Order: sequence, then structure tokens, then C-alpha cells
Amino acid sequence: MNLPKMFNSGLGVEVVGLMLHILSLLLIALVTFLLLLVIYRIAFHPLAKYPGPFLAKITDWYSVYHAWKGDRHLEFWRCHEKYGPVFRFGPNSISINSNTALKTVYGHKSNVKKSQFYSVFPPTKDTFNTHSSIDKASHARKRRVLSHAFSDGAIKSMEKYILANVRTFCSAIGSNPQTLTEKAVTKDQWGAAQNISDWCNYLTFDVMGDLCFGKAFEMLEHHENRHVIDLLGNAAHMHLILGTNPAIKTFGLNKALFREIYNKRMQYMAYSKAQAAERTKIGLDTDRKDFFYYLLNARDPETGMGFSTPELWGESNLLIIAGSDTTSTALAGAFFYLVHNPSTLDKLSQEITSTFSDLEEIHSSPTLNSCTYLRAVMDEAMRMSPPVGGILPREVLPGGLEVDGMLIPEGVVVGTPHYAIHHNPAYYPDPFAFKPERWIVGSSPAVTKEAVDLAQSAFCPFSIGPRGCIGKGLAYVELMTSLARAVYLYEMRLAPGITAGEGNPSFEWGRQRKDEFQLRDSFTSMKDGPYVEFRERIH
Ligand code: HEM
Repeated sequence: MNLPKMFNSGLGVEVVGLMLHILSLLLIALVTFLLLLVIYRIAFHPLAKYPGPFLAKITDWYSVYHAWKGDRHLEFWRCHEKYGPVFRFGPNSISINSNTALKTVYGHKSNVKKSQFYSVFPPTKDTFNTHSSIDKASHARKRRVLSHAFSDGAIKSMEKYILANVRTFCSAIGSNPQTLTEKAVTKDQWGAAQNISDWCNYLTFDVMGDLCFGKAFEMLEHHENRHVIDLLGNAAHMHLILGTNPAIKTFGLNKALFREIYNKRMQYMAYSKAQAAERTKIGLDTDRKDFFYYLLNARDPETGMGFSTPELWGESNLLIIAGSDTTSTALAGAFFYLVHNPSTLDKLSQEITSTFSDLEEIHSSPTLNSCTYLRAVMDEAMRMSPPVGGILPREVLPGGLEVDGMLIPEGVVVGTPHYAIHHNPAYYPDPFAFKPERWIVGSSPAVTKEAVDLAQSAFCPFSIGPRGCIGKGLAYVELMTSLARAVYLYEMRLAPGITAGEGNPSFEWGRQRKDEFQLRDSFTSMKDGPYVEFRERIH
């Protein structure tokens, strides 16, 4: 058939007219469908009675926007201020800002599972890991196997790798590029300003490289591998964006809309796969007792099954993200709050220098654990700037879930956002003030046992319950050792005239507090600064 001829004919005009007619009918159907959907979501949805931003009630793109922008943790806080303890953050999702909700939703007997948010995390279908598994039975098996790598004995045997990296970290922050000699700073000389977020990233990545792949990434000493931090940050960011609206991935929109973030995530996946393959080759033929050693060896006591090769990649992938980015945020946060609060720094320095008389005494031990002020500084830093600041979404299972007197129906997504509850004045009086004392009973007449118990009941940087952080013990070993050693070795101060990591009133809503360590929520966190100068401490 000669097409141009056909379109010149009356028949051609009719066909085009028919097609236009069908298209307009489809368009009308689509608009009507969307309109009805909006009316349903606003007026008739089981969550219609809950307040929230109009856009959030009708579409998950509201969450996608804040996930992309990196202020989702602040937005949760703002909405709870505006709408009260319960608000709707998506058509099918509600956020509850209370310690009772925290316990009910995340506790051991809760009638929930992880939501579809987590379905976008694994790079392939067979690499669901302990963190991204939605199915409860599958998670339980993986967690049982993984727990071998986190036993007290395993952590003890890995401590030497942590300590080696902490030593390098301490000498790096004290080196003095200003004099171009790399000589350690001396007692009467302040060193050059150091970007603490960068150094904390290098430290925690090197530790995880050592523990997962049998070799540090050597970021503390060399530049070559430092770009991986950016790749990993983008991988986490991609997961957050897609998780808030998994339909984006289903329709392949992620490549078009978030090209750069998508590409960097792919590069990270390729990198981690290569590292896992290299470590798998070494197998058990090594005297290194790292995560891989335990993962290769471990068998589920109930089924006798270990991890398959894709599962091993999935787990190592997870451990790098879960163990590095989070721990570096917590440590950088502690440095930030110490240099912004000199009296707290003095008090901590007194505790450390009066407890230890030699640097090498500082390692995981009952003596380190007896440093209550050190622990309070770490916890207060994680309260103020939680490394995972947003919400961990859970889907209610058949039978519903009763929370704070509300019956939440099956299928609804529910959670308690960390940054918001950590700044809830019902649990933390003066919530934006950095006060380690609030964690120590008797530090002032107001800090009673009841007050500390109340603060503890809402404290959740590691989440709680069966899906809570398996690496919490390991993280505290790394955090307490690193901070105590840095304080033992150096005096420190905020570098004059350089701002990073602080708020800026003219810059962005919610970031106006200059003495708050500001994070970009990427499910974990992106951060910068503070710039700190160090000087050798005279003992
Ligand atoms: C300050 C440091 C850390 C913080 C704040 C932190 C925080 C968290 C949070 C909030 C979760 C729950 C995530 C969710 O429900 O989606 C989690 C889970 C997890 N974390 Fe951590 N984490 C830290 C360090 C570590 C370390 C050092 C490791 C391992 C080396 C680790 C491994 C894991 C794993 C495997 C899970 C998944 C647990 C499960 O689902 O059963 N984390 N972490």
C-alpha cells in the first residue's frame, strides 16, 4: 500500500481522526482515573483521617522529591511539628513520633515485615541480603548465619585490624601538611585544618575493607580508592529514591531521571563484586579471621546451609555500606560537637587522660567501657545527628497492628523517623542542645534515673528489635577507641574561618542551626566538615 497516497485519501483522514479519537478517549480515561484516585486517597482511603501535606496524601512523588533533595529527615521533623504525633507521609504511609510506636512497630513481636522500600536494594534477584530481605523466614536464616561473624569472639579477633587503622587515622589527623613535612604536630603548634568527615570516611572504609575483603582500601594513606566513597554514597542515595517509590524502577525511569546517581550505583556494584570475588578466591586458606572467614565457614544451625556465592556478594555489599558510612557519620558528629562545645571537650579530655596513662591501653576493654562520659558524648552525637535519620518503613501484616490506640490496617506502611523522635522534647528537654550529661544519672538534679530511662526509650540510632543493627557492638568498639585515642593524643579546636557541616540560615530551610552537624539524608548520610586543628597534648 502506498501510505502517502492513503493519507491523501478520505480513508486516511478517517483513520487519523479515529486514532485521535481513541487517544483523546484514553486521555480522558486516564485523567478521570487519576482524579478518582486523588478523591479516593483524600476522602475514602483508610488513612484519610490522618493529617499530612496535601501532596503526600495523593502521591509518593512527594517522598521522592525529599529523598532526592536529601532533607527527608528534616521534613519528617517539620511535619511532626506541624501535624502532631501522627501524619501521613505517603498515600499509604503514616509516621508516628512516639517511644511506644517505636517499640510496637520495630519490637520483636510486631506484626509487620519490611516494606517494598527494601525491594530495590539488591543489585540482582539472588542477592537479597540480611538487610534487604523482606520475607521474615529468609531474613531469619541469613541473620543466623551472619551472627557468627558478630559473636564476641569474632569481634575480639577482628579488633587488631580495627586498631591498626585507628593508629593510622590518629597519625594522619595529626600530620601537618602546612609545614610540608608530614611531621606530627607538636605541643606548641596547631596543625593544618583537617576535614574530619573525610578522615572519618577513610578510617571506616579502611576498617570495613580489612574486615570484609581481607585488605584495607588504604584510603587513609593513598588517594587512589577514595572515589569509592562517592560511588557508595550515590548507591545508598539511589536506593532511598527508588525505595520511596519502587514504581520508578519498574518503569525504568531511574536511568532517565537520575542518570548520574544511577551510573555511580552501577559502578559501586561492579567494584564490590570484584572485591568479593577476589576475597572468595582466597577462601579459608588464610589465617585472617575477617567477616569472609566467618561467612564462608558459617552454617545455619537449623538448616545446615551456608551462604551461596551471590549471597556472599550481597552480604559483603551490605556490610561495606552498613558499616562504613554510618560509623563515619557518628564519629564525625562527635568531633563536630566537641569542637563546638569546648567545656564538653575539656570534660572528656579529663576523663580520658585520667583513665589511661599510655595510648596503647586504649582498646576495647572494661576500662574503656567505664568511660561513661565518652559513651555519653557518642550517644548524644548520634541523638543530635543520627547516621540513619529518616524512617525505616514497615508494612503491617494481616490482622493489623495496634499502635498508640490506633488500629493500623493490613498493608499500610508505618514507622518512626529517627531524627524526629531524637528531637522530640517529650523525651529530650531542650532537644537541639548538645548535652551528654542527659545520659548520666545524677549529673544534675534534673537527670534522674527516670529521665535517663525515658531518653533511652526513644533512642534508636541502630534501630531496635529483630531488624536492628547487628554491628552495634562492633561500631561502639570502633567509635570509642578512635575518639578516646584522638582525645588522648591531641588538643583540638574548630579551625577559624572555615565553615562546613554547619547550618546556614540563608541557604536552606531546616538547616539554620549553626551548631548542629548538618547531614544530607541518603538513607545513610552525606556530610562535610567540620574543619578541625590538632595540637599534641602534653601529658
Ligand atoms: C554508628 C554506626 C551504625 C549505625 C548508626 C547503624 C544503624 C543501623 C540501622 C538503623 C539499621 C536498621 C536498618 C533498617 O531497618 O533498614 C542497621 C542494620 C544493620 N546494620 Fe548497622 N549501623 C551501624 C554500624 C554497623 C556496622 C559497623 C555494621 C557491620 C559491620 C552494621 C551492619 C548492619 C547490618 C548487617 C544490618 C541489617 C540487620 C538486619 O536487618 O537484620 N552496622 N544498622
